[in-house]
Amino acid sequence: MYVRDLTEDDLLSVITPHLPHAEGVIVPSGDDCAVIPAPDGRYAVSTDMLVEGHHFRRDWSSGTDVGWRAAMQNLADAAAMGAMPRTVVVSMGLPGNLPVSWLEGFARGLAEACASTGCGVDGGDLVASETLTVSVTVMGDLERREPRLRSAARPGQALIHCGVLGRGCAGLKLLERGYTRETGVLPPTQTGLIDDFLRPKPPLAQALDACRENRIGAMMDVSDGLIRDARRMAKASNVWIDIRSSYLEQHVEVLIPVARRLGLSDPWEWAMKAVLTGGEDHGFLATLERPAERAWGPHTLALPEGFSRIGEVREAHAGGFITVDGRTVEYGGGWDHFQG
Ligand SMILES: Nc1ncnc2c1ncn2[C@@H]1O[C@H](COP(=O)(O)OP(=O)(O)O)[C@@H](O)[C@H]1O
Ligand SMILES: Cc1ncc(C[n+]2csc(CCOP(=O)(O)OP(=O)(O)O)c2C)c(N)n1
Ligand SMILES: [Mg+2]
Repeated sequence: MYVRDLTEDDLLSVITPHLPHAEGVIVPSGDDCAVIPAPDGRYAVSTDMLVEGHHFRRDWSSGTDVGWRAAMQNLADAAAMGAMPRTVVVSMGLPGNLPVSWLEGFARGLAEACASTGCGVDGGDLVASETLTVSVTVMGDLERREPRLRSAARPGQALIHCGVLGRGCAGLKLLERGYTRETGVLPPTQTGLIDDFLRPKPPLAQALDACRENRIGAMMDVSDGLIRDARRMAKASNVWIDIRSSYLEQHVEVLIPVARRLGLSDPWEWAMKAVLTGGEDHGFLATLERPAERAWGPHTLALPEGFSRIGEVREAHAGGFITVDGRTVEYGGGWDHFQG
């Protein structure tokens, strides 16, 4: 059965039984708006789209994968602000030849990802469209904390990160070369990379716990690649961010067997580049206040659970916002929808 065989109301009745509600929902989905309590008096709001062919391919991703990813990338934006995701609304443009089973899988993936943090799915919209498109908007509860801004990095703070780097990029490369999670050709360490690309797993709870500790300066989620996103933080904060490549080794090492499998001439260089510029990992980049006694060498700085140190924040100087080991990086790096 395909989308074109059902009415909009029929399609909604395929989706809605799977969806969780926000805690304390006042008016659930089904009326002109849902009404949700805002205990803090403020919401952190963010929206992101996924477009078939640009963000996912149906021969690579199941409906459940796309639902999961659509939710997770928004939940990560809320957590990156220090906000607990409370609810999302989901709009979809559906081609008539989309199997209804895909849509039901999508609803399950969405629900699974949201339920992992107790977030509801409390509304949305369905329209017919030539291109399969998904747009998710999240509302996050700041729980009386100050929002964690990109502009709050200060010289002297440590640059820290929680989550994976380069795994999504490596998974994408494997898919592009025709490998899948199922073929049985890849060892589990490498199918794990494909799985991380198809279903990103941002460490939401660790990011939120770090915000509760109150030592975080700036924070953002890394969706377009470490260098590109760190540059956004450096610009917003008017600081120089220096990334130390030796702190990234654990991320680089796991990618080297992939580079070998792909037959690349310099596996280390490719793996490091994937770590520095690969997008869609949805880890959290943050800066950490330096303790008063200045005891903050790599072994003495107490980091929030799950975070590791990857560099430092310095006073801005002309021309250089992002460096790796003190050197400017030649490539811009990172994902851009509008540049090849
Ligand atoms: N069409 C738009 N209208 C208004 N603001 C936008 C639009 N597109 C993006 N923005 C804003 O620009 C900023 C950067 O967007 P983006 O790079 O997509 O952020 P993220 O990586 O967190 O999703 C965000 O604050 C976003 O809300
Ligand atoms: C079919 C396919 N090709 C390429 C990619 C790689 N890709 C698409 S968007 C993107 C970056 C993140 O997406 P964006 O829409 O910029 O998210 P945002 O920064 O707004 O959160 C990457 C690495 C993909 N996910 N799927
Ligand atoms: Mg965006």
